[in-house]
Amino acid sequence: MAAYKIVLVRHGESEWNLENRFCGWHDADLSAKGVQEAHQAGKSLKEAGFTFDVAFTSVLKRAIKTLFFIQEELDLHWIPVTKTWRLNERMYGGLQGLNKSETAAKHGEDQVKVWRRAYDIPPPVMDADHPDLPEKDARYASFDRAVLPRTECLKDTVERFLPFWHDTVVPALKGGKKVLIAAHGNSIRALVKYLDKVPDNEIVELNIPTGIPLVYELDADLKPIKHYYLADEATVNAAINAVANQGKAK
Ligand SMILES: O=C(O)[C@H](O)COP(=O)(O)O
Repeated sequence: MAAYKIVLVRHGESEWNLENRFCGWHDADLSAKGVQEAHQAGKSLKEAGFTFDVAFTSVLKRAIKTLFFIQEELDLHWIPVTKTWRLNERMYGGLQGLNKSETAAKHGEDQVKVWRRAYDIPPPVMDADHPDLPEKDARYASFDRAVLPRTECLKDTVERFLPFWHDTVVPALKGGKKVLIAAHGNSIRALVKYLDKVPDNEIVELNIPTGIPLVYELDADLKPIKHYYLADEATVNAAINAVANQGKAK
C-alpha cells in the first residue's frame, strides 16, 4: 500500500516542440495540440479520480499553462501554486533555438544524443549575445548571477532541482498534501533519476512524453513502489518514440 502518491506531467506540445527546436529556458508557448494535450491530461486525472491540494511548476509558460488547463478540468483553480526556476527545463545552452534534426545532420545523431541525454556532458555554453541569456531576463533579475547557468547537463538539473524537492515538495507530501508537478522533459527526468536511482548510463534511454500524467506511488520513506502513465501503452510508447526521434537527422 502506497503511503504517498505524486503526479508528474510534462507540459503539452510547445510551439518549439512542433518546430523541433531546442527550447530549454526559452519561454515558448503551447501549440494548439499542446493546449489540447493539457486539457486531456486534466480529463484523464479526473476520470482516474485524482484530486490535488497543492501544485508546483516552473517559471516557463508552457508548464504554467499546462498546469492551469489541468486545474480547469479538475475545477481546482484555487489550490496553491508555487512557480520555481528549479523546475525549469534543462538549460540548453548554445543549442537553444537550433533545429534538432538540422543539428543532427550537422554534428551527427550520436553527438545530438549525447547533448540531449548524457547525464554529465553539457551542451555548448550559451554566447553572451544569445537572445535567451538568463541574466537579461526579468524573471531572474533578483538572482545571483553565479546561480544562473549558461548551459546544463542533467546532473546540473538534478542538483538545482533537489533543494526544492527536499525543502518544499517532501514537506508537502509528508504533511498529507496531494501533490501535482507540471514541469518539463528533463526536469522530470531529473526527478525520476533521483527517485528510481537510475544509473547514469541508463538515464540516457529515458524520454518523457508531453502531456501524459505520470503517477509515482511511494512508500513511507518516499521510495518508489511503482509508477505508471495515465494512458494506454500504445499511446505512451508512440509518444515516447516521437520524443526520442526528434534527434534524428531525418
Ligand atoms: O527543451 C527542449 O527542447 C525540450 O523541451 C526537451 O528537449 P529534449 O527532449 O531534446 O531534451
